[in-house]
Amino acid sequence: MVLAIETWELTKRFNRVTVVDGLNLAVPEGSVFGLVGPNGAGKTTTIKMLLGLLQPTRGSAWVLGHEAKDAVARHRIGYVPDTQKMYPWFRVEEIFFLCSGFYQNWDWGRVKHLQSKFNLPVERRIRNLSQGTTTLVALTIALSIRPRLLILDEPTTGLDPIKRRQFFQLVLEEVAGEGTTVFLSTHHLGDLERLADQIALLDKGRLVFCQDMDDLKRSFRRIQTVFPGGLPAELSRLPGVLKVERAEHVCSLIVNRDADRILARVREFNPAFVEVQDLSLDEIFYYAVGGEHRV
Ligand SMILES: Nc1ncnc2c1ncn2[C@@H]1O[C@H](COP(=O)(O)OP(=O)(O)OP(=O)(O)O)[C@@H](O)[C@H]1O
Repeated sequence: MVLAIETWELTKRFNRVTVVDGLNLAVPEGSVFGLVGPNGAGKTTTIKMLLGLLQPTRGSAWVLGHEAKDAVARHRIGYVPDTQKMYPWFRVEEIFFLCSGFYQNWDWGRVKHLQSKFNLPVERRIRNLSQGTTTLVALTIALSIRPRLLILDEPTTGLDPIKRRQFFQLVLEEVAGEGTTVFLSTHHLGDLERLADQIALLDKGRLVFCQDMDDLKRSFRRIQTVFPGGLPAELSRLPGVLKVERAEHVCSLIVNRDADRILARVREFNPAFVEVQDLSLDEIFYYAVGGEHRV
């Protein structure tokens, strides 16, 4: 398997505070990889190290076969940050012209296609654009270099739902048509659920899990039960039970592995009712980050 991104014990400290802590990631080429985590988890810091914009305190990152600190791979990486920094007095078409000089693979055909698709006002100045339109200008630039790797850091901030859908549709077309690898950090987990092949969850700089989306959704389950005499204490202590929630007479076991084994054990206690439910990515995120606090 060819990897677009590989990190070994990637670590960053700011003023003795560790914000990314021994991160090991392997992102297959041509995949859509989602990086999620609470505010301040270290996602942007990780992305900046992948781009060579920050040097790791320890460990290393390899991107498209080169160490991230080498500039070699950068002309094949499209990057859309969460906040756009463009010369505000430039017109959109001037920004495109400026960027075209920096990249060997700049594709004017692609620029034209995207500017009409997004309805970009090419003669307007950046300072007069809405936040969403500025983001679309950044995406147009990122795709017009024909990237092998597209790194998107919370890219849809400020986009309305239609533009957001268009944005991700385009990203998917990009992956399907060009084999581009997409590394996406977002708080919109519903979008990620539809798009990502793999998900990594960071919390306080540490990797909580890194899994295929399908495996992840198979391992996290809610087992709803009703026991007339209350939940047998043993069940809440089974390995794999992350959390127990109670609502009236219904007791839910949130499990993060071995759902079938736990379900079989539940049945041995003859519940009046038992049902297994899938969890959304939003719920998985919630329980994985806060799940250590059992109720
Ligand atoms: N240059 C810096 N100097 C000192 N601390 C920093 C610096 N950059 C980031 N941090 C700190 O590192 C931690 C991780 O920040 P980071 O921006 O990587 O988080 P994030 O997961 O992207 O958060 P969010 O979801 O809110 O964007 C935060 O506590 C932040 O304050």
